Amino acid sequence: MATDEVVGEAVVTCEDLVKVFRSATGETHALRGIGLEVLPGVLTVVAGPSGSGKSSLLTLLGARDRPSAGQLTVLGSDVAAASTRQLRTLRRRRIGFVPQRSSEAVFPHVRAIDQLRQVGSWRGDGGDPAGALEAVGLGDRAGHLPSALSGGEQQRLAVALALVGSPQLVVADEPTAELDHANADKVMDALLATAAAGCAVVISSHDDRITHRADRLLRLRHGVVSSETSGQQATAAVIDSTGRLQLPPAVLDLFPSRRVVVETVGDEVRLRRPEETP
Ligand SMILES: Nc1ncnc2c1ncn2[C@@H]1O[C@H](COP(=O)(O)OP(=O)(O)OP(=O)(O)O)[C@@H](O)[C@H]1O
Repeated sequence: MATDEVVGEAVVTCEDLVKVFRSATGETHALRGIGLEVLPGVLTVVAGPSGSGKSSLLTLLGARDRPSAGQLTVLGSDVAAASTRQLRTLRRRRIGFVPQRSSEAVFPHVRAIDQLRQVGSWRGDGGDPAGALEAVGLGDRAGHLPSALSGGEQQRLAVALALVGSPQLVVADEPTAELDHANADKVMDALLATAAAGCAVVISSHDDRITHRADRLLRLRHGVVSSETSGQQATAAVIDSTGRLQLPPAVLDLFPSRRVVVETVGDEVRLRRPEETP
């Protein structure tokens, strides 16, 4: 899609979204205050180093987990307040989700085409199961059980299951991780076509070949969105609701004392190292 086009109301909104995992060994603050909107007709890629919070964020956006704090609204439902049954219905009818371990998304004892028919029927009109398989290059695997598919083929089946039956939101955690270039391109084509048809699509990826095809690219670092790039616009650093800004690593290196003087000069804001006191 062209990002300059007018897009509709946000499908997901989050404000000050926090996710803390607690275990016997302590707490991990996976997400530390995320604010964003996910728009229909747009393919958003979430990138960032390992452990930056991508899977934690996508799991929340797909209404598969509840936030520890903050506001999360997915397709009109407040995820913190909704009942388990409401969230299950929301996911089944309106959200396509590809988990990081994509084999978890496929039904092990059901032929590929039959699982697509089943999931399509949950979403309403049944969609086009054969077309969904074709779109990910599995047209000749319709009668196969998942056990007869390779890891990459199972990943493509998981993508087809997420796309079939016109969901309003598709969330896919590294959906090309197990694919070669040609098949990764095919899966990206299918995801972009789904976004162009009006769906909100959010995927995570480490892969530059994927990130450069995004309509919108969000970079996560240490559990916050550090920068955002949309269409032809220059990459913008993101200031969160408390006024925090993450400097890019190369700029951060200019401030070894981790102290900075912020000056406003006309329209410009300048950062400089504090003067050494003798
Ligand atoms: N269920 C969990 N219990 C405890 N800690 C968790 C859990 N899930 C994630 N974490 C921690 O939260 C942080 C963010 O993890 P997350 O999986 O969201 O990162 P990621 O960016 O998706 O990483 P990767 O690219 O390696 O998949 C990490 O420090 C991780 O160890």
